[in-house]
Amino acid sequence: MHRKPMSRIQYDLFHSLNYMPITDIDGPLLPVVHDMSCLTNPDDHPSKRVRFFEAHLHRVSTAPAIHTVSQFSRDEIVRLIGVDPARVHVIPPGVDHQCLAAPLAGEGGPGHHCRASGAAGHPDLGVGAGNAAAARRSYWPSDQGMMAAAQREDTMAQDGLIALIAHDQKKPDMLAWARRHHGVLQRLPLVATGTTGSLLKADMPDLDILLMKSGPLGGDQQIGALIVEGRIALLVFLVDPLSPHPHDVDVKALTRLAVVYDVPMACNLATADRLVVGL
Ligand SMILES: O=C(CO)COP(=O)(O)O
Repeated sequence: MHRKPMSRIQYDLFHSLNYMPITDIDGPLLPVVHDMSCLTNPDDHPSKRVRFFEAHLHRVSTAPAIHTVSQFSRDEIVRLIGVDPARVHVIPPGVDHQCLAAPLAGEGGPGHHCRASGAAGHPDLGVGAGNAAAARRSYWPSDQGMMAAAQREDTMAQDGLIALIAHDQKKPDMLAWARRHHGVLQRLPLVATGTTGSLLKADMPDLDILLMKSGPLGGDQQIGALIVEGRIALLVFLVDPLSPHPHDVDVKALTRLAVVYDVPMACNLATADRLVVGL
């Protein structure tokens, strides 16, 4: 049977199934994204799939609408890609009504998986968003990847500050980076050294930034102390390697603590762009 290549067909709307945004079609795309596990749990997938997913993410983020299958996935899509929640539509897949009727937590059996995809905050299931992490834990008791993701989220919920610091020559880069990832940053608690934070706040007043002292007056050390207390989820420190700094010892102390406490740390834009995807 002869089939016309998809790219040559004129579509009014292309409803792309199962993560597969066809890149060379004309017309609007409605991608279906079941979950974001390629980003949250890349180790659970073949690397080829992860690379494919990352390479096509921009087609998803720029689509006029996104179809997903559960409130949990919708929250992840909004959080990770930073799209307007109004563009992400939950259409649950077919679910056996017996699954919905069964008790929620702790048991396996036939309803186990189909309830799992909708359980996190789905109103029909009576599970509030606040219980989402606990619900996920009870649904995938043997899935270490999911457990780790749920634990990471719990930690983020407790505090999970994103620390932002830029040396003077790098402040324009920091502003450009924050504008680029504004959708993600506006949902997260931020902390910044004095001047970096003030500039960010002036440019994007909706950001929730805890301001420390200016770097040379001890701001780096204050952020170092937050690392020691386990309150920093990510450190973005855009370092200027070409200028001398009077407080160089503080800078070294801060980066050392990030290493000691295994805090994800980006010292340049390329790394910062990649790490923000995991937030
Ligand atoms: O000097 C800095 C980091 O070492 C940055 O501090 P400011 O954001 O206060 O300029």
